[in-house]
Amino acid sequence: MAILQVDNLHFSYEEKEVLKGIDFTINKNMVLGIIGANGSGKTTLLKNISGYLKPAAGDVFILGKNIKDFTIKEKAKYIGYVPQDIVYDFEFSCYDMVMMGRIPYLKRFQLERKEDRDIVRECMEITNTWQFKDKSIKELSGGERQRVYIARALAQKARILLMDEPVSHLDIKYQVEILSLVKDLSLKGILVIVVLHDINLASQFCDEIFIMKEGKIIASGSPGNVLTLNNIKSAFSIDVEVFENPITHTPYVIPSLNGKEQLKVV
Ligand SMILES: Nc1ncnc2c1ncn2[C@@H]1O[C@H](COP(=O)(O)OP(=O)(O)OP(=O)(O)O)[C@@H](O)[C@H]1O
Repeated sequence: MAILQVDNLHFSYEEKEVLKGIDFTINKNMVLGIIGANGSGKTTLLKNISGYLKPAAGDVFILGKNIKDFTIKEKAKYIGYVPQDIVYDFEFSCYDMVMMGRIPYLKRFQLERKEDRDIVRECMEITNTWQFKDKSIKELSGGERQRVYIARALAQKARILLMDEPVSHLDIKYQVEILSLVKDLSLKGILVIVVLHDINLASQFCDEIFIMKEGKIIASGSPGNVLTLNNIKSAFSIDVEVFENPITHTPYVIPSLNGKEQLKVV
């Protein structure tokens, strides 16, 4: 049975159609990267998969069950969502924020159990956020906060993890640490779908990549098959050079100057 199946998905914000017939099936755990130009529909696709937005047409199935038929608690056990950076206007401690990931596992009014505290601690340790446990989420930098959101999603122990630009605020060390963690999670039985702006990080860490353009998936497959001159030009309207990353042997993409003179700073 497919882990995730998306059939003919369409979505519009009022008049504007943003997803124009998305179809794919994922049968194995992996890190799937979604790349594409600003406004191509990446976040909207994640929000439709998570059930947060309701498609105008089409369906999303998780392990054979239509997302429409999940209760909110059930959905949270199957899908963890790491949003783009949000600054909440309330004073939750980071510990409480991560503990929220355990709510789907607690009965109404039930206090957290030792098992929940252990999971929260473990998830905060692996994201290197235990040091912030007593701090308010508002006091953290964008990158630190992002790691707390990742810890919360991990505490949910979800089958599918959706991440919307999870490393865009992180410095290079944490980018690599978080994406390595993500890779590790996929090997331990989680399907991770991650929107990335950095094509080279996507190439380095993702098993497969979707390229989106104007609400459609225009290319899908391994980084080597997808990150071609033509696909990148089509999606981003830019000429690039594609080399081989000497460590991962996946494509390494740099913008081509295309005959343009470099700006001279004097
Ligand atoms: N709440 C909204 N109401 C109306 N239009 C929206 C809303 N959210 C997004 N859009 C529009 O839908 C289109 C797709 O947006 P989306 O955020 O899915 O793109 P994206 O590929 O994730 O972009 P980015 O790379 O800039 O984050 C854009 O044109 C955007 O302006």
